[in-house]
Order: sequence, then structure tokens, then C-alpha cells
Amino acid sequence: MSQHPRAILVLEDGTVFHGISVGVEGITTGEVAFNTAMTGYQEILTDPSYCRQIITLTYPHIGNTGTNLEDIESSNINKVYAAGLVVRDLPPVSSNWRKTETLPTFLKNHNVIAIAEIDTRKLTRILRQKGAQAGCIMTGRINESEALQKARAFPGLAGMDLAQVVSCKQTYEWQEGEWKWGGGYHIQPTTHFHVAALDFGIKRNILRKLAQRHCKVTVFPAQTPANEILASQPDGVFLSNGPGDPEPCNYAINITQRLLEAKVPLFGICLGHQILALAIGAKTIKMKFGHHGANHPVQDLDSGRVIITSQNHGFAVDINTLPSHARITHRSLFDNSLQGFELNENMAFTFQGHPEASPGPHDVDYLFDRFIDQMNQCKKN
Ligand SMILES: NC(=O)CC[C@H](N)C(=O)O
Repeated sequence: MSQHPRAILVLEDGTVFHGISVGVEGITTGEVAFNTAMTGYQEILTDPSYCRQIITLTYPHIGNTGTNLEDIESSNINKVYAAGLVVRDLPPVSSNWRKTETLPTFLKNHNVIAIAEIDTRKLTRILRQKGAQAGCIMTGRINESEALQKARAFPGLAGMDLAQVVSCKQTYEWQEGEWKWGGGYHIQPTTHFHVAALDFGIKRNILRKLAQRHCKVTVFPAQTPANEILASQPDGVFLSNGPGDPEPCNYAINITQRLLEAKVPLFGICLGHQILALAIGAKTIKMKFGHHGANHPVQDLDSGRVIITSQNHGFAVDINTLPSHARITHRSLFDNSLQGFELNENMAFTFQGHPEASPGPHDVDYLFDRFIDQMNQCKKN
């Protein structure tokens, strides 16, 4: 029926799925994770936090709107960091007014190995029951035992420092604000704050949310010494999302400790949240299968409000190890895990999920406003 080459996905537990290849030909290995978002496949594929992960999308039809030049989340516009893509069904026709390519063309142009026409419900149940597993996608010339061997050889994400791998190599400035109907993206001309953003794998929409609120953002490579960051005289420092295990990122933990001593306002998202927790002596753990989706309920403990959030993490801060000077502000209503905290003696706060959405709901936008308020307050003092 299809002219696509054959492909297999083999999990480290020995399960084999047969499908078709819809990306570039080859072999890839990584941790197989599932994401339950119904939209945003292009943003998910280009989120640097998915480095070394093969993403399974549980929504069954993927590719309906093709891809475009605007929904790219990695700072390097030509880069897809995900190690592979697994989907149920690729539609024969894709259509959208912003479309520039079909999904298979995008995958081929960005060197992504992808498999379609497999039972993603069965795969997700296996991952949910047994936990995240290593896997291998092999296309064209298929050899199940070789693929199994390759899957089992994947060392796993625990202990892997990937933030420095995906981080920018040079400092750069950002002033582009959010997307507007009729005008697309635009440069935000007036700036009131200077934010230093530490790039552990930063998503573009975080930079846009800051620029939209009149911040001029300087993005620094992950290993920039704290004194260099402080010498740029930031009104606040942002600690970004990023891939891999936060625990081996000693450089980031040390920098954050120096920034805390300097009492500069701090805001950390996802990996940045985990790094800030490690910097104050808490511990992180690997989750069974993580949180990856766009409809995760989280409670804001101060207001009591339930917010629907975008999530993408496989590690978490162990809530029992959080020191007493950290006040818990947010908890997951799925598993009660820590979703945010604030430091009493510092203007520093965090969120484990993704307030920048992209893809996902904008319920947590208010945390960007809180960062602005803190910088304002600090300026006044
Ligand atoms: N999106 C992120 O920043 C992910 C953080 C970390 N790599 C984790 O998996 O938990």
C-alpha cells in the first residue's frame, strides 16, 4: 500500500513494533518517552529538552498541518534535537495557511528518523507500566536482534549531562516578542529590564515571553562563570529548561549558588528549577515515565487555583529533600510531585512545567509577570 521503506521500533524489554519509515533512513537509539499533547508536534520535535529521547505522540494523527518556519523552538533554527519520532498515522494530505513543508519532508531535511503505523496505545501502556525504556528505530534493512542489541546498549539518561551539549557556544541578544495575528513575530523596541538567561537548551518562546514584557535578554552559554553574568549588570537571571539529568551539571549548580549569594532575582523553569533545587541542597530523582503533555493539572498553593500546564520532564526534585527555607508554591495534581518553590531569603522562584507553553495552554503566563514584578521591586530598593 505504501511506498515507504519498512521500519521497526525495538524496546530494551524485547518488544518489537513493525511500521513504516517516514523520515530519513538509518538507525537511532534513545530513551523512548510518550507525549500526550494533541497539538504542537513541530514545537515538541524542536524542543532541545528532548535531546537523546525518541518521542512517541499519543495523539493518533500527526502531520495534518505540515510544518512551517515559525513553530521552531530550538535556538538553532536548523536543529531538531529529538533522537527520533514515533507516530500512529501520518495523513496523506496536510494543509495549513502557514505550511511550508510536509512533516516527512521536514523530518528528512532535519535528519530525523521516524516510524509510523505502529500501535502507539500499546507502546504507551508498556512505557506507563514498566517505566521509560531505551529503544531503537531501524529502517530499510531490518535486523531485529541487532536493533535490540543497540537499544540495550543505550546507557540511559540518568547521569547524562546534556545541557552543555545543546547550549549556545556564544553569548547573543534577543529582542523578538510574541506572535501576533496579522503581523507574526516582531522586535520589541522598548526595553525596561535586562535579563541574563543561562542557556541549558532554552526554548525560543521563553525568550519571546520575556521580550514581550520589555526585557532585553542576553543569552549566555551554560558554562559562563557567574562573575561574567553579573558583570553584564542584569536586573534578573533566568535559568532555562534543558535535556538530560540535572545532577551531573556541577558547573550550573555552582553558578546558581554564586547568583544566589549575589541576591539577584532568579527565575528557573524545568531544568532551571531542578538546578536551583540542587543549588540549595535538595536532591533530584529519575521519574518512572515522567510528565510529557499539555494538559497536566497543577495547583498553585497560594491562590488555590488549578492551572492546566504544559510539561516535559523525566527527572523531578524530591520534595522531601527541599530545605525548610524553600516554600512550596505548586504541586502536580497527577502525582502530587513538586512543581514550584520560592526562596524566602531571595527573590528566587521556579516552575517545573512550561509556563511558556509552545505547545500548550497559557495558564502559567503569570509567572513571567511575577519575574517582572520582582525585578521592578529590586530596582526600587
Ligand atoms: N524540559 C526540561 O527542562 C527537562 C528537564 C530535565 N531534562 C528532565 O527531564 O527532567
